[in-house]
Amino acid sequence: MDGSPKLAATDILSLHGIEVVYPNATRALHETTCQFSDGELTVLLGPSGAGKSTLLRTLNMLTRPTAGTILATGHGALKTAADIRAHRRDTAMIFQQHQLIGRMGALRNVLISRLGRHSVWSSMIGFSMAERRLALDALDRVGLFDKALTRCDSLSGGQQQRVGIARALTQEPKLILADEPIASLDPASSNRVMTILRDVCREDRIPVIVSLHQLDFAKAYADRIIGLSGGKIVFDGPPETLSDAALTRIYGAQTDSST
Ligand SMILES: Nc1ncnc2c1ncn2[C@@H]1O[C@H](COP(=O)(O)OP(=O)(O)OP(=O)(O)O)[C@@H](O)[C@H]1O
Repeated sequence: MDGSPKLAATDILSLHGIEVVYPNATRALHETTCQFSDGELTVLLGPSGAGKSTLLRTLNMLTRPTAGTILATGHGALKTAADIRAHRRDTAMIFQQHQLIGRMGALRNVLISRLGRHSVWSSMIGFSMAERRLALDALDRVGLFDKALTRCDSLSGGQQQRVGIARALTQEPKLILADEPIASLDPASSNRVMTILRDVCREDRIPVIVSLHQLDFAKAYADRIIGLSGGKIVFDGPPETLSDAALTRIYGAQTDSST
């Protein structure tokens, strides 16, 4: 038997000894080993600069690790450009600022997620009926079927984030990453977005990994919390085991629930 890391049957993604050192010599992620499984909503929690975005972006290789191995289901160790491309096609990303095209309607924005599955030739022909139906179903799922033809710049922040989720779903992903998806939303919209993400995770059996600043939302929605501090995982467990001592490891001495 060789000693190279293997993906367990229940894991979608597995990190082994991953490190990230940026070109300016900032060590943003120290040697990190962790796994992500089906149907689990994981929240990455930590103060500013802890390494949440770096870890999240490493999961789809938007940031390339400087050491270690990432194994992804169906694609093995992500060593070749083709494997990385295939893994990215299977990984949907939801951003804080939505990254929507404001002058385009919600449906068209959602359909953009299908482009990764088109050849140059087929993208000139346009989207199939099946793809349009998939996009409309996704808009329906996030409660925005009736806004399909509305320009995104006339939707509220919460509605725009839900279009972002519909776009992610239309990609038919095996993994969803969300980088501070509720950072600029009011509490009601934040709850709606987190509820949708949790439902997708459970119903579609997709791992959803979300970076958050809000401890109360993390406790309310996460199945698992990964606490980061100084580029290291200092807590990894279900929210009910997040003790005061663990919070001190994550945030240092001054912790309050709005951190
Ligand atoms: N492109 C980059 N080049 C150099 N250093 C970077 C880069 N991106 C992030 N860093 C540094 O890496 C460390 C981790 O940053 P990261 O953005 O991952 O933290 P974070 O926990 O997501 O922070 P925030 O909550 O403020 O978004 C910080 O010291 C940051 O300054």
